[in-house]
Amino acid sequence: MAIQWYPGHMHKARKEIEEVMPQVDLVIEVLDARIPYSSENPMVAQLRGDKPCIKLLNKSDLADPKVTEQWIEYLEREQGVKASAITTLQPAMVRMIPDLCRKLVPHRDVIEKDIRTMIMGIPNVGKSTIINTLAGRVIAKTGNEPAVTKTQQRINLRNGIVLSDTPGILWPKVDNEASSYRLAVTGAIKDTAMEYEDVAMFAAEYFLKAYPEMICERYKIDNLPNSDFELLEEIGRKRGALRPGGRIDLHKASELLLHEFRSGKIGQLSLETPAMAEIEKIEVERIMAEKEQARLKKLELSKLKQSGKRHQG
Ligand SMILES: Nc1nc2c(ncn2[C@@H]2O[C@H](COP(=O)(O)OP(=O)(O)OP(=O)(O)O)[C@@H](O)[C@H]2O)c(=O)[nH]1
Repeated sequence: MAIQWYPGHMHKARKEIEEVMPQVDLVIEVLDARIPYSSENPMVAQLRGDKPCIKLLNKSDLADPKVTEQWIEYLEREQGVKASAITTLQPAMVRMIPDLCRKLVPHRDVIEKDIRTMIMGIPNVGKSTIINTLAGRVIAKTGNEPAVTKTQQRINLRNGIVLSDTPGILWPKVDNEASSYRLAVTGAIKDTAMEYEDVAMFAAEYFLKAYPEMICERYKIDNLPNSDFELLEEIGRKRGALRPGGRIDLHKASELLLHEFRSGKIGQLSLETPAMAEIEKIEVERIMAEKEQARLKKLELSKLKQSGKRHQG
């Protein structure tokens, strides 16, 4: 069952993290390597202060390796964190995480105290799978549906690392429409939250632009379609997703594209680059500033009205 994030949930999650943060030496934020910007929660940067942080770009088996490299370089440069690409399909990669932690918090190692870490991330990025792999046993439930990690227990990994028992689930990005779409394309936002065909169109448009050859190869298309709609039609035709009367079943074609992307059948594709994120961040800031201006104006107007009434009275 997916969590619906309401302001109340966000406030509660924030408070819980604020409470445990003083007992944490190191923060691990798990991101989806295909969408490192859209799957990150800006609150992590606010709450961790100057505590060391590792950003794990998980599911790197599904992401474009070249773009993942760009992201690692960008995150380390811009955010002063340690960034690392992993995939839980290779447990040996996950078992390197304690070594990374020890490098970032050497003083705890010297005084032979456990390094206290908190693993955080939005739903479905792979937190539970990472925790279970580190612990060597099933502690957290995993699943394809977002939000199955309800609570984490305090977990002693017996290799000098202790995981905090705070629920590490954070809400997905809410301030950027493109991010919402990308989250839906990866499956981090439940399918029913948005129009399925719209989500597939968004993916189709990006794939046509960023990965035309891979798309044409997968769906055996000779001439590159001109639009997202045409691509979905072509996929429907090639895969026999037809309605009675021979019309293309767009819903089925959408399902095909999204499922095959999520399972890596099309190949290793990323949905955003650092350059795209930079542009979108500026746009988000502009919109936020506009909203703040409008709010202040409204406040001023209502104050003027109030004082007018008082004068009349
Ligand atoms: N391809 C691939 N799939 C992964 C990887 N890591 C996790 N998954 C899959 O992603 C899905 C979600 O993983 P979870 O570990 O349940 O994610 P979570 O972050 O704990 O999710 P919530 O409980 O919703 O917060 C599962 O189907 C996992 O098998 C990975 O590195 N590569």
